[in-house]
Amino acid sequence: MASHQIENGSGSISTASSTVSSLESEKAAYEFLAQTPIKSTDAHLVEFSEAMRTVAKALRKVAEGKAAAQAEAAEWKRKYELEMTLKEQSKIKGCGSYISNDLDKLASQLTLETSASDQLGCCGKHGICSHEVLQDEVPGPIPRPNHKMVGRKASFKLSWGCNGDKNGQHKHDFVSFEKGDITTAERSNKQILLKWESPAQTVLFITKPNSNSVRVLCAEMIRWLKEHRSINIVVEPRVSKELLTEDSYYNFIQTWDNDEEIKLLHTKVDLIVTLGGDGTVLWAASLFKGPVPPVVAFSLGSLGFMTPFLSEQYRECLDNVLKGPFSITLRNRLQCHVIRDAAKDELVTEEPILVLNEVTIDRGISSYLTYLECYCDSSFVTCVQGDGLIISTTSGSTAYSLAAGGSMVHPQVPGILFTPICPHSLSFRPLILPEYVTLRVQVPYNSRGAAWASFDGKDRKQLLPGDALICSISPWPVPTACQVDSTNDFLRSIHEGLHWNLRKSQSFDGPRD
Ligand SMILES: NC(=O)c1ccc[n+]([C@@H]2O[C@H](COP(=O)([O-])OP(=O)(O)OC[C@H]3O[C@@H](n4cnc5c(N)ncnc54)[C@H](O)[C@@H]3O)[C@@H](O)[C@H]2O)c1
Ligand SMILES: Nc1ncnc2c1ncn2[C@@H]1O[C@H](COP(=O)(O)OP(=O)(O)OP(=O)(O)O)[C@@H](O)[C@H]1O
Repeated sequence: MASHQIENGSGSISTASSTVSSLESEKAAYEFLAQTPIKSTDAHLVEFSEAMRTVAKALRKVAEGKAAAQAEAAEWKRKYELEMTLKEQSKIKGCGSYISNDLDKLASQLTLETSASDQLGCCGKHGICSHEVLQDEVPGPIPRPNHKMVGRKASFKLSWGCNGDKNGQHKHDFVSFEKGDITTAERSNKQILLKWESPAQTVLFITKPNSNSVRVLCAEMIRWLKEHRSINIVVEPRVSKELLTEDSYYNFIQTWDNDEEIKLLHTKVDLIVTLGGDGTVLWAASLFKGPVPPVVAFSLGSLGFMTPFLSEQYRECLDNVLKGPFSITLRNRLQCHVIRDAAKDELVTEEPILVLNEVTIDRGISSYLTYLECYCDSSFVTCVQGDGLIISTTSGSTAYSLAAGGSMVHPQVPGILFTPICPHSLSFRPLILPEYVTLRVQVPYNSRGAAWASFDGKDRKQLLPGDALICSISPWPVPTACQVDSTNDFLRSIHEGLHWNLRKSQSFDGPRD
């Protein structure tokens, strides 16, 4: 039933009043029948009274249905409010609810220092807008939970190149309000630069499995980094085994044994190098449920939207990145919670999942249409009836969402894409919503089948009628190193990867006006 009518402000009044009026109409129909004695010979009256009874029954059904929808909507509203309260509480704590106690402890060992330029004014002496600098509170090695992993992490500074205004003070608010006139301030150059404040010491390699060329290149790059830059190397357990089987030279590499150590990786690793395609970047991001170190992605796949670096030029590229400063793209991720109807009395049910591309809710193997009710904050968006829905980041806009007819969006645009998959409707166009909203996709109780959610194309989870998925932008983006800058890299990948708007040029030898 359309529970949105109840959550939708004025809709709730109309739904409630129409339930009352259905009941009154039913009563009136029965009263009319009681007051009108009918003889068996009055054929037309018999027929009319039958029709009245049918109408009364139908009205009763409508009233019951609406009452059920009201109850269902009230229950969802309660769950949603619980979820929002929890989200607020996590915000106050300063990190997402998924950050484990270990990470909380770790966070308390780190301090967010205000940069020198912040003390001078936002832009600093050189017209560079500096932001937070993450540094160890006490110099020296941080305690090592495991001897296999290295300790200290390099600190760095992010800066936004900007022109500054007359006072040397850059306004972050785009909209200003002077003498009652609303104006938008000059946009700064939003390209973000990462500058090391202490040398990067530890590099994590994430590599595509089952590829000989990747294995060979990985071994070569590790050797080069160790011998030329004295870098500590961390690899996945699979890669560690492969390298050690190949040559005992690689004894210095480090790895992890369990998930607890993965949770602490971000405190040790200065840089992530990926060797593979976009899937390898997605895999690398999925290992980090909180902050992600900068990613340098080398292209060893076929498409490579998020892998701008050529593997043949790895020496030059790694030299530049380790020296810094270098441009990065801050890629937003979506934080997705599945809320089970069966666990409605609990606040947190399942661990949230972070996606870099998208979460897809589809019909899986069911041959029924997916029926999904969608809300944006507390407003009803629409009911999706079709193969499914893609909720995508702007980085994911060139992946599945594009195939389903969504727009391609520059990864630095702050938005969430809402793209239906094969909607059974002539007028269902994809939407782009602002990045600050929370989306809720609910499988209603009267849905004919279950739906399936998948996260960056992996980890399928069944959503039964009554279950819901809640998505919002995660506070932990994935910083990826750019080859040139965000815009140049994005345009190059849509030209080279998708042959966007490739068309033969018109000739000049035709007829002229
Ligand atoms: N019909 C479709 O286009 C379709 C269907 C299912 C999944 N996918 C995409 O595949 C992704 C998973 O990627 P995978 O490599 O693990 O699986 P995969 O090996 O099946 O590759 C999917 C393809 O999507 C490309 N891709 C992935 N992320 C991209 C991005 N952000 N921009 C442009 N292209 C991108 C990859 O390069 C690859 O060519 C999912 O997140 C989803 O976006 C697309
Ligand atoms: N380190 C990893 N561990 C496990 N699986 C991985 C890892 N890296 C990548 N994968 C998986 O391997 C698959 C292929 O990876 P990837 O997309 O990077 O290569 P590709 O298919 O050759 O590239 P392209 O899609 O551009 O042709 C993906 O499904 C990805 O999730």
